[in-house]
Amino acid sequence: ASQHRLWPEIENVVKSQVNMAKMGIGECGAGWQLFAEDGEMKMYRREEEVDGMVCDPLKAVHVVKGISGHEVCHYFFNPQYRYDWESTLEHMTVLETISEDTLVFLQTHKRIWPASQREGLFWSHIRKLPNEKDRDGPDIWTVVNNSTEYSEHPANNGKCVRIFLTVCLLCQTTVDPPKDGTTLTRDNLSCKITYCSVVNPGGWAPASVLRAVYKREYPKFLKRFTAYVKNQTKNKPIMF
Ligand SMILES: CCCCCc1ccc(-c2ccc(S(=O)(=O)CCO)cc2)cc1/C=C\c1ccccn1
Repeated sequence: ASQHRLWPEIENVVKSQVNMAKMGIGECGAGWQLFAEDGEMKMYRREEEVDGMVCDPLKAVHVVKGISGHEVCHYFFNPQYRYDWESTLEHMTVLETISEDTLVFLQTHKRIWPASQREGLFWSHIRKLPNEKDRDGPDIWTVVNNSTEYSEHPANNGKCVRIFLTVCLLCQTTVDPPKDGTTLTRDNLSCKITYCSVVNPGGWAPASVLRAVYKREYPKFLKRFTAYVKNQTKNKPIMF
């Protein structure tokens, strides 16, 4: 994959997105407002407009017990699970398999009244990163999704408005070994999930509609996805 035309962009975007995701909310600059909270999950957004369109950056942090970062990224990256957890997905195809860790997706999301239907075309890359804080600790895992152009699928030539997105899912696993030295179980496992996204809706949509969609859909999305991973992994050996 290192010779693919997208490789330089993938390298750059992954590095910058991972660095941003690692920063705490306080270090990410001013203006972040907590807009949703549910147990361990906290969701922040910053109100930003580009050419009059809402492009609010979003950052969610969540801690989920009983799953590993590799498992979270595995179920997020692999297309065969997506219809199970992505409730707003209408259609998804893999346009290109650049390598086993890099795919190009074309997906349409269900229309949300009164806006027109949206579609996204993006590369998706999964990567394991060394744990800088604790060399012997579990690795960090990440999936980065970033919009890209495809000559065979020009934007806005059909009924759907093409959105532009950058998404980073960064997962840090914590193992709390059992005191009595018995074998590790999922009870000794937890995963800190950071989900960052910037979505440009493409065509104009009322700011009030967009912010209402995000406020309703993002908490649902992260809760549904993490519950799905817990359910899929509960009776399986841990994937580190
Ligand atoms: C008027 C509505 C405009 C917004 C439509 C929209 C844009 C983007 C996206 C979206 C959300 C998550 C990703 S991902 O994390 O990369 C995973 C792969 O699917 C990619 C795209 C969705 C949706 C539509 C609804 C919506 C909005 C948030 C959360 C969930 N659904």
